[in-house]
Amino acid sequence: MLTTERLHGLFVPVITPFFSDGGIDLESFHGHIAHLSACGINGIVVNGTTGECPTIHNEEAGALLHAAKLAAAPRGIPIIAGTGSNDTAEAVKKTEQAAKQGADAALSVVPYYNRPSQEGIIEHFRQISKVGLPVIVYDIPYRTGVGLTLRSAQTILDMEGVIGLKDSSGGLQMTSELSHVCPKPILCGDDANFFASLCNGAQGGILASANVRTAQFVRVFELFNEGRIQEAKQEFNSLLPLIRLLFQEPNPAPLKWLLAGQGSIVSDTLRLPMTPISGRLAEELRPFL
Ligand SMILES: O=C(O)C1=N[C@H](C(=O)O)C[C@H](O)C1
Repeated sequence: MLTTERLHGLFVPVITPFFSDGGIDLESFHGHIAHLSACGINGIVVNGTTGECPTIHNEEAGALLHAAKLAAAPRGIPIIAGTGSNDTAEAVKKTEQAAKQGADAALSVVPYYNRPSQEGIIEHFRQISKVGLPVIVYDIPYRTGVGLTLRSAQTILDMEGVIGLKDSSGGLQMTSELSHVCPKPILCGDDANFFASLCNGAQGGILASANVRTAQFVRVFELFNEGRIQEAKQEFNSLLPLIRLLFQEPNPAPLKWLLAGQGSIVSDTLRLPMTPISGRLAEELRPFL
């Protein structure tokens, strides 16, 4: 199981490859995770936003978790399962299933769409944290419609079963303030803010962009960790143009286009309502193949 001590460094929320008919391509998935694991990453998130969790069914989530565990096992890379829902009972059930299926931790998002109160969000995470699988809280208000206040984040981080927080709040304040007052790790979830987040106390990142150029993202973290700040900044700056393009159209379509183009996955198929990238973005991304 993942602990607060091991929750640092670079974590990759993996894409879920599909065949052109929409079925899951487990062979490409296995190969992609084996490649990521060899790049020195600290963990994998299966069935996160980047893994297109809204269109992945429960049985498929189990198969993906199993395949990820097999692919990452030779290097002992922990597997974190996305278990978010805007129905607390469903989020608890998904977390219980992930625990049974051997996940090392769960990444659970602030309930989306129904816009609960802060008390409701706190209670949501209290229930999930009781399952017994270490929980990473995921704050991403631009997707969920409601975000955590600093005070709620602190209350949730104080819960015994919660091991850290992924901050995609869009700024640096949450990471900066929480990392001063809370001993548990805060991880960056805003790819373009990765370097700035490290400077503000983040212990690492869960970054969709690191599905490509993985070793370079690992290097940014390692350089920073060794105190070679200027070199880390330079390395990160060289990734920024690509990061910007990857979020120019909805994630993970640009990532899948690149991975299919370089032969890492068979097809760049997405499940609706996600759609392939535009021809214009493809032209901008082509030099990065
Ligand atoms: O899947 C994830 O986890 C991430 N998703 C975010 C998003 O798609 O908005 C981006 C972040 O890199 C990680």
